Amino acid sequence: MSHSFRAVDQKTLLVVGCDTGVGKTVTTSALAAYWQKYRGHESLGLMKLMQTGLGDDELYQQLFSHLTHWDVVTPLKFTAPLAPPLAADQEGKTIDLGVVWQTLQAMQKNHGHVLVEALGSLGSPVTHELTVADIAALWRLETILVVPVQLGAMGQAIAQVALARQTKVKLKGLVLSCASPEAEVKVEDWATPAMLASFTHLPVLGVVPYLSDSERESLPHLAEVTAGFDLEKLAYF
Ligand SMILES: Nc1ncnc2c1ncn2[C@@H]1O[C@H](COP(=O)(O)OP(=O)(O)OP(=O)(O)O)[C@@H](O)[C@H]1O
Ligand SMILES: C[C@H](N)[C@@H](CCCCCC(=O)O)NC(=O)O
Ligand SMILES: [Mg+2]
Repeated sequence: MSHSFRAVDQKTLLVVGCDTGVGKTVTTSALAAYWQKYRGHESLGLMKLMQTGLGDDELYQQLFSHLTHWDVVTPLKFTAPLAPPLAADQEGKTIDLGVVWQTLQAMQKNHGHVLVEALGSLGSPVTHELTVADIAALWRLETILVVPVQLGAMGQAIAQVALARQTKVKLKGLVLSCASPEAEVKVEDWATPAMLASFTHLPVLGVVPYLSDSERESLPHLAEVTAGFDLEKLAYF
């Protein structure tokens, strides 16, 4: 009798960005909303790696905490909206990565899929020794990079990808994010998909259009954003 052991098919996707404030939370919310709409029967672990200041965890709780079979967790939170080691220093604390790792492991154990939002950019310090890129590589997380549609975005993206390659981050693709109505019509000028793909050797998985405040808090709207994504390129989906 053949024993076919199904490999433990843990799928964790890390969402990073070219900078803070570029659309990581909007993109992560859209991916989570897509999951809820099209694969709602499957539970999801949704995690903000750690948070400084306010905003992300609060939005995730508002949007998803009613889904009782999901876990929506931010393991570490600090008050000052700064790089985590600085925010922790201000509170006389250190960054306990073990807590973050244990939360991620529990999520991977309890859910077939886990979605993690990082913070800042790939170069942002998570502790006094490690950056977001270091963590992504150490924990071997499949990662996507959110690129803001603005002049200069290509330089930022190419630099972030260079850091990812150097750190051996498993970068799977780029997501373009339009934080202003103007950005939507400037994608070809400011974040030229063909140029980004050729310089980074990564696929552009999709474009997050400009969303009004209410649309950014509407699960149906957010799910539709991801429906247009080229998700086949992500083993995750
Ligand atoms: N697609 C979008 N449509 C409209 N506004 C957007 C969009 N993406 C980003 N924004 C605006 O930019 C702000 C920052 O976006 P978001 O919170 O997703 O960035 P972030 O990369 O997660 O930031 P952080 O580093 O703080 O986690 C949003 O609060 C919103 O005002
Ligand atoms: C305050 C910001 N929103 C963000 C922290 C950004 C730190 C950036 C540090 C740097 O790269 O210089 N925190 C967070 O996403 O939880
Ligand atoms: Mg965010």
